[in-house]
Amino acid sequence: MTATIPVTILAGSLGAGKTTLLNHLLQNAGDRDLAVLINDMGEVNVDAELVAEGSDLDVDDGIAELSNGCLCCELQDDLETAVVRLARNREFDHLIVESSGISEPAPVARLFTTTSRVAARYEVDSIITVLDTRLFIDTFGGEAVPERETDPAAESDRPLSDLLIEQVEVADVVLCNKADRCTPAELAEATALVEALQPDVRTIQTEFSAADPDQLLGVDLFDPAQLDERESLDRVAAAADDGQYQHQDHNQGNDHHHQHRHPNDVYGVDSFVYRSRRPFHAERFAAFLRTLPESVVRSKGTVWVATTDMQLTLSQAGPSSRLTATGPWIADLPDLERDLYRSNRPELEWDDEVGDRQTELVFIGTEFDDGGETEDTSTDDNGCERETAGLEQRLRARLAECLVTDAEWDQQTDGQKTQFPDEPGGEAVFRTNPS
Ligand SMILES: Nc1nc2c(ncn2[C@@H]2O[C@H](COP(=O)(O)OP(=O)(O)OP(=O)(O)O)[C@@H](O)[C@H]2O)c(=O)[nH]1
Repeated sequence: MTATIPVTILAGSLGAGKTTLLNHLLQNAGDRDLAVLINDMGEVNVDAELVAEGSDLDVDDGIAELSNGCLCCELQDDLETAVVRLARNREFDHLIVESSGISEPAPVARLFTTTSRVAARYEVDSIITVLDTRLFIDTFGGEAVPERETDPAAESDRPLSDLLIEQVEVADVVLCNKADRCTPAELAEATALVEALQPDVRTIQTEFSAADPDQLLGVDLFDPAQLDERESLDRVAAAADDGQYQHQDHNQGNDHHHQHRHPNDVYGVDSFVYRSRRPFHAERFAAFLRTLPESVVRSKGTVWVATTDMQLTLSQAGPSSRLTATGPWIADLPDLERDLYRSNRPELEWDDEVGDRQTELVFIGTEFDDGGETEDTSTDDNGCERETAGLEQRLRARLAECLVTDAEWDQQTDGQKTQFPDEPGGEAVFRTNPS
């Protein structure tokens, strides 16, 4: 009989520090041979690309990516195929699954305990929840035990704060991350609140998810019986709540009658991708970042700013937007180097005019489509004003205003000093101004 491969499931709110933890574990793996599976919420899997850039692994060779869907719902068949393929392509001794920031971890763990082809090869080692401790304290500070606003069985309109509670309750380990953004008293309070929700949990305080891998991997803390117990409690609550417990799982044929709701429906979370082959004006884009509405919970991806020849990566979580310069655009390299790079990477998207320079950002948030409740107007192609609904349109319009105009594009702005980083590895952080 072949030994099973341990699986660590990473959970945690949007932008809590899961990818940061994944990178930290990959860089400090020691003798462990790790493989990773990354589920991102948007249509573009930003996390998989960033992890591939920062490690020896490649997408499809050590990294499997599942985008634009919920790992525990529609991507279930893909998960099965992906983990089986991972094991075929490469030998490894531990699998780490990063679930998207709006996943409930329990159904993801359930896939590894019930889906026959997967369960035969894998065994869950632990569920690790990465906490944005700042956000956790801002949400629950001052309470004895964090309380949900809605019933776990509610079908929709649940606040994301309820998901925070669920992600802690099923965790075997909680990283109280972003410790640098809390006082020692707040950290102590957060730890106590976590333990009030999940008394058996192991808590570790971290900055930039820098925990000792020995405390996280190969710990054998997951107890499937606890998961069963929780699920049966939820079912009882659901039945009491008039029996309307949402869509049936697609995993028919399994003994386990798994019931599950799509988290993005339940929590009203949506995403869209913004792309442009024209650069942003530095000051207008900086102003955009400083005035992001609160309902944009998370945004990330690649940014092209006119004043620098550096490719920038944006990672915004709540009020903080971090921009990192990853290196020059390939289009800015000397001819020989550029051609060599391109011939080695035939998959690199290339535009005849601007090469690889582009902005590609995923925005994740609530109230993206407010169903027309917001009075707003825009001008259509015929120059007529029309009503538009939702935050997505407004954000798209504001981003379009940040793009350089034709006249600005013709001006030589390279090397002009702005707040954006212009050296490889350089960083800048922008914070939203409460208005
Ligand atoms: N100040 C501070 N920032 C942090 C810390 N850990 C992570 N970050 C930053 O928070 C942002 C989000 O981190 P990620 O690791 O991408 O978060 P994530 O949980 O993978 O995000 P999603 O996959 O989108 O849910 C990045 O800009 C990180 O650099 C920390 O301990 N302190």
